[in-house]
Amino acid sequence: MGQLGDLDLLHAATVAGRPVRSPASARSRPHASRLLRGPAPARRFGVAVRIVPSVLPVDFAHLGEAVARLDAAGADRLQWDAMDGQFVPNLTFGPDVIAAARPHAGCGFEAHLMCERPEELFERYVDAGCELIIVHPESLRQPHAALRQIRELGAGAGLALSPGTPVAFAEPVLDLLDLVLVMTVNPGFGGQPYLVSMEAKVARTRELIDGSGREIALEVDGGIGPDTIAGAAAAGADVFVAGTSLWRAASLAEGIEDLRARAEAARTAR
Ligand SMILES: O=C(CO)[C@H](O)[C@H](O)COP(=O)(O)O
Repeated sequence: MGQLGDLDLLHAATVAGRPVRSPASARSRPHASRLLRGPAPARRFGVAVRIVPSVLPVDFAHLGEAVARLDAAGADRLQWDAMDGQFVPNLTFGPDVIAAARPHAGCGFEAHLMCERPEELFERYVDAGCELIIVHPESLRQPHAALRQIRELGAGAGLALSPGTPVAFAEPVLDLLDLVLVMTVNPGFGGQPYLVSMEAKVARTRELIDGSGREIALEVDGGIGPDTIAGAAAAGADVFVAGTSLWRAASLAEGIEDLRARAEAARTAR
């Protein structure tokens, strides 16, 4: 089932020229060894297309069953939207909830932290089973230190750009990033309409990443579905978070495969 794939790279790689983690420290976090498993997928355009269901729309009364279904349906990894009711006006998953769900899925987990003072929570989300931690620059007092902290915990580091946040926020920390997330809705709630105006920003982020010479994944999140994924893929995204739309598909597996096919086709054309 789904592998973290792209993020395998960071564990073979370095942070600014030095190893980010030893295999021993990976073993001390059993979930983190998922990053090391399996071959890297074929890459036609740098980072392979990844479909990452958001856990946000599932029935929380049956969380374990829901994440198992998403995993079995072909999710490349799952996204946990961690909201604290402060950074965004909604309240969702703490690390204990994610840890309880962890044994129910074999694919990777990413945490999208929409929280104030997220630095205090990184270790708890990594220990809960999240191999990738995504943070918003507005929430960080010292972005370099925070991103380094994530990588020293053995996780991948991602930076999320809200619709009003300029791409320039990613530039000074590119050497510490495994992923840039361009939000295609304002963070806080699922089921919002896709902001097509963000495609120009995705394209600018793609240029920035390509110019860096580093293999950094470019993720989009918010309103991604059959009608919108091609535009995001054509603009340069390679990782697609989908929540609401997947639960409208004939089946989760068909929904994931349909999104993957549409993204692949749009990338081939670009
Ligand atoms: O980050 C999020 C909200 O802050 C969600 O992941 C995102 O909105 C996905 O939801 P949907 O696919 O239902 O639009």
